[in-house]
Amino acid sequence: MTQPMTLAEKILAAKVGRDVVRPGELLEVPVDWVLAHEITTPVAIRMLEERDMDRVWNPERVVAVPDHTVPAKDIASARLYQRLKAWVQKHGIKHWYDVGRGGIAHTVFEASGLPAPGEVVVSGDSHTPNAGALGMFATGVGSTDLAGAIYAGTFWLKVPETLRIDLVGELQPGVYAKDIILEVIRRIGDDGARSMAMEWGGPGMATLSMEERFTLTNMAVEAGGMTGIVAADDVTQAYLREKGTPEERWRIFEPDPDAHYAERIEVNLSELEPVVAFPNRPGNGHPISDARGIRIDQAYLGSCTNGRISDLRIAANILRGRRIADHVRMIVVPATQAIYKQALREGLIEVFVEAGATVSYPSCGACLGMHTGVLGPDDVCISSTNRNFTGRMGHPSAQIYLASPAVVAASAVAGEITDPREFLTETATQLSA
Ligand SMILES: CC(C)[C@H](C(=O)O)[C@@H](O)C(=O)O
Ligand code: SF4
Repeated sequence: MTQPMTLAEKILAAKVGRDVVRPGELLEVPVDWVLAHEITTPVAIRMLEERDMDRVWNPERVVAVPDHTVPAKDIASARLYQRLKAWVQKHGIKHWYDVGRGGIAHTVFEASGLPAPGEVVVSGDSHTPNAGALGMFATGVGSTDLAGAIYAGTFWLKVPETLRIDLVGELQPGVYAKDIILEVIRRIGDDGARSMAMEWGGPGMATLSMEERFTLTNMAVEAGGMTGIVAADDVTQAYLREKGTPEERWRIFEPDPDAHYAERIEVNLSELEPVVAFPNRPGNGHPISDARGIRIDQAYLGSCTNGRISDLRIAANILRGRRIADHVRMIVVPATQAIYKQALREGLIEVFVEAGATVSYPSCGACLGMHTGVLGPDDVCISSTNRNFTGRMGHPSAQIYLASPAVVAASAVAGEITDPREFLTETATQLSA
């Protein structure tokens, strides 16, 4: 009999060929994927070059997606892009998603058909846990560990403790996955899951789509977590089939019922209300009623947290036939080119444009204040992104409120932070679609 393990422990044990691993143990873990973008990967590449170690352990297992400032916004970003691309060409990196064919690395990766349950992915990006929703171990690493993973196909990891989050009930119309994660971070605090795996489950999980689950695991780092993870179930398997992930690669693990958790919390989805994270911490969540009437200058819809097709649909259902308030600028950034194309086919882009929004090209956009909607002094922004730290999206005096795409769209129309449930009329069923 092996000892009971959490989901993260099971995946890691299988990866290192052991029966059991325990929190706190240091392991050299083989990776299945390295996800590379143009900000941190060039740093790792330079480290390897300087040591005469410029090799890639497996060019078929690197997914390279320039995303933060593409198309280049200045000469410095053009150089970063060039360095990534030159490396991709030199080493014959197989999965290269160039500008116009990619988008945000995490979102491209999740839908690429490449990752499978039971696998391990690392990237020099803190939102790598996004892919954990597929039942894999996904974590962000620093440039040195990234260099090591590129060179050797392994990285050193301290097995994390696990925080278990049980979902019960079902989301009510106008309430979304973003509200769940903002509520969890509000409850446990901005470092409430420090260095832990956040394992999501419970009977409510079956009611959430894959896109909703990615929103949950995406923001693990906003609670200090090392990763977020969801056991692969029927919803996951249907998604993997749709994306064409070869079934022989799936390794589906479940946490043991008597696994040891550092902490366990429950969220009742049926009782959840829209949550808004006030400046300047993702954990500064408030019920939307507290935010009512806060006048906004910008409404931003995009990012690896909430720039998916379902997010665009939710926003478009609110904006259809309406105009955004005169004093507001709304910026919509589909997370990937595939999402952009789908949104075009569905007529969503037309809805945004008719409503008076600007639709921008797939990229990280204004999420980290580098381009496509940088905030000026004292600007107030309602945003579907994941971080509202001082200066995150531009000027340090700008105020960022984090919320669901529905809140972003409803607020853009009203000109102030607004409960999307006020827009729930005859389109109630569409809103929750
Ligand atoms: C630039 C990158 C390293 C950074 C991260 O690691 O998360 C960015 O994506 C962010 O969201 O702040
Ligand atoms: S969209 Fe934002 S959070 Fe996601 S990777 Fe890009 S900058 Fe980071």
